[in-house]
Amino acid sequence: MDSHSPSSVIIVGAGVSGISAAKVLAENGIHDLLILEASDRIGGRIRKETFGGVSVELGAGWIAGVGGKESNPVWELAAKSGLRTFFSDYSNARYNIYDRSGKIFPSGIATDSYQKAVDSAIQNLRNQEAESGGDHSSTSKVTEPPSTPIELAIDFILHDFEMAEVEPISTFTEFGEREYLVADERGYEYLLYKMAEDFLHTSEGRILDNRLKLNQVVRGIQQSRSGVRVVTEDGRFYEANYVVLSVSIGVLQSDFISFNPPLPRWKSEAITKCEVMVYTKIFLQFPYKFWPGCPEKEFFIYAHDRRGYYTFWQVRLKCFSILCLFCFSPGNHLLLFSWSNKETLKFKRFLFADYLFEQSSDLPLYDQHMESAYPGSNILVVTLTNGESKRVEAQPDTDTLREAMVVLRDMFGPDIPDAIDILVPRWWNNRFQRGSYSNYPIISNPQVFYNIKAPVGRIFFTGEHTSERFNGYVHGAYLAGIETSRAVLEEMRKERETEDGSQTQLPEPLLALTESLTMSQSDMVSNLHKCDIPTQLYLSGKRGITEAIL
Ligand SMILES: Cc1cc2nc3c(=O)[nH]c(=O)nc-3n(C[C@H](O)[C@H](O)[C@H](O)COP(=O)(O)OP(=O)(O)OC[C@H]3O[C@@H](n4cnc5c(N)ncnc54)[C@H](O)[C@@H]3O)c2cc1C
Repeated sequence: MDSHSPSSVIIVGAGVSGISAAKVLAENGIHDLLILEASDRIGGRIRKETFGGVSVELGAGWIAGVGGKESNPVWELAAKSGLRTFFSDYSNARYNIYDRSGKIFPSGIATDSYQKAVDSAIQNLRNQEAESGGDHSSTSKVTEPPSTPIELAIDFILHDFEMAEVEPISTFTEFGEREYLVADERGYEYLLYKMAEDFLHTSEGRILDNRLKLNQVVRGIQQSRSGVRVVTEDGRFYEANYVVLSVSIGVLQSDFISFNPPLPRWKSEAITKCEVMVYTKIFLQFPYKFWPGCPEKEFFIYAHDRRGYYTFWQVRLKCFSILCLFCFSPGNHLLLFSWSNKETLKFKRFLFADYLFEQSSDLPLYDQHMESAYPGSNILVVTLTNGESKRVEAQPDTDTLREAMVVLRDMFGPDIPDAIDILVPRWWNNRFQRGSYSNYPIISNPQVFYNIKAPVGRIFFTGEHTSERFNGYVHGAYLAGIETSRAVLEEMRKERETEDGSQTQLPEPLLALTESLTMSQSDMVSNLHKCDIPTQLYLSGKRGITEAIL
């Protein structure tokens, strides 16, 4: 085993939460930190690739929540970094729904199917609410599942592109209603490099600081009363006083990292309860454009008898200006439920029916400023989710290409050209991701969230899934990193105080004790808001890890 001198804090993961956590620590005088990143790059779920001659964002694409009273910190970073962004203007969005023979559904049928899906979603929510309140009788009604291809397509868009969020939706109430697409050749990830520049040595856009260690796959975290030892796949180990663990909820669920002592039951059970969404944008490049394109149509829907089967298609001709209408659930809010009055559920913000099922082609679909965003790249994007994402990830790209071409020929006829290239991101099969983002059930016990976020001894948890108000978003991850670092700094301060008054040495808090940890609901909520992490969860000890558990 190779070893390194101990650090104050090790941050596992160099996504946005890991980098923001490290930055706050450095700004507060913690310079002996170490960032261990499994992959060969920083950014995590913010990731660009060059495809068809342009930069495409495989992960996060939008800055959501802009233009409100409070400023979105990620928007501020983007402005400071000069990141190229475009306003996503949904005001004139239109698109068609095709059946398998290429016919466009009349708007009346589509609207009826939409209404049915909305009614059923509302009823399901009412049922869930009634059940969670212990009422199994009065409001509970069985809803009819979608059955026809068009119903399945709309149901897919309703539920898989959007997870219903409970109002108030913090991102939009706190930061504003607008969303901006990042369309910068340097990628969204450029923001992370700009952040890193503030505390790591960089040169010509590259991080040259040995406190960032790439290709360091963490497989074990061992802690004792006095420190933490982090063991990597290549047999190295690193020691520190604290660990900030920023890996995704999917990685935590996969048991890829072992803990010694094992995580207490309250923690591991909570981790299993958070759902993980898989969301896959597949990019296809063609020799020329054959689809109805800008400005008439920027996206189209395919209704198949298999739910979610290559349903949602987007044109990436000049930009993604409107595709985000359905693209990403936390950031796009076509179907957000208003929940403020428990008697009345209504869809908020976007009236689906106003946008959908439009057969006319005389309205501009995108901001004219976007014309110059990219030269015509003849790229189509089809979005798959969950089961379909996993299926496609497991097969060779040539099979996916073949399936996609059959679907496109169903819609546009046999004479369209073959795609010349395909890019299939694999968020699920990537052992450092295991999914795209966390999805807390609309009605869930807040204790689950609290337990996912709470530290265990010297191990602090961060990442988008630990952001109470903004989970699933880039700004959620960014703010979580800051909040977690502050909690670590506070713990360090307490530890210093304890060392100074060593007579009042704290007894070692028992990890086992945390097994039975429960808090009252009111304590829990106030702790969530204040980020006041309960002190009994901490181990106090001296710097160094002489007592590390091996
Ligand atoms: C397809 C897709 C679309 C999205 N669209 C949007 C959007 O439009 N707008 C928006 O705001 N958000 C969007 N998101 C969500 C956003 O990308 C995430 O919320 C955010 O980037 C998560 O950051 P993080 O730091 O919490 O986690 P991550 O970015 O996952 O960072 C964790 C890091 O830990 C590393 N790691 C994992 N395991 C180990 C290990 N064992 N050892 C060492 N390192 C490890 C990983 O490699 C990774 O770099 C999208 C996500 C996806 C996947």
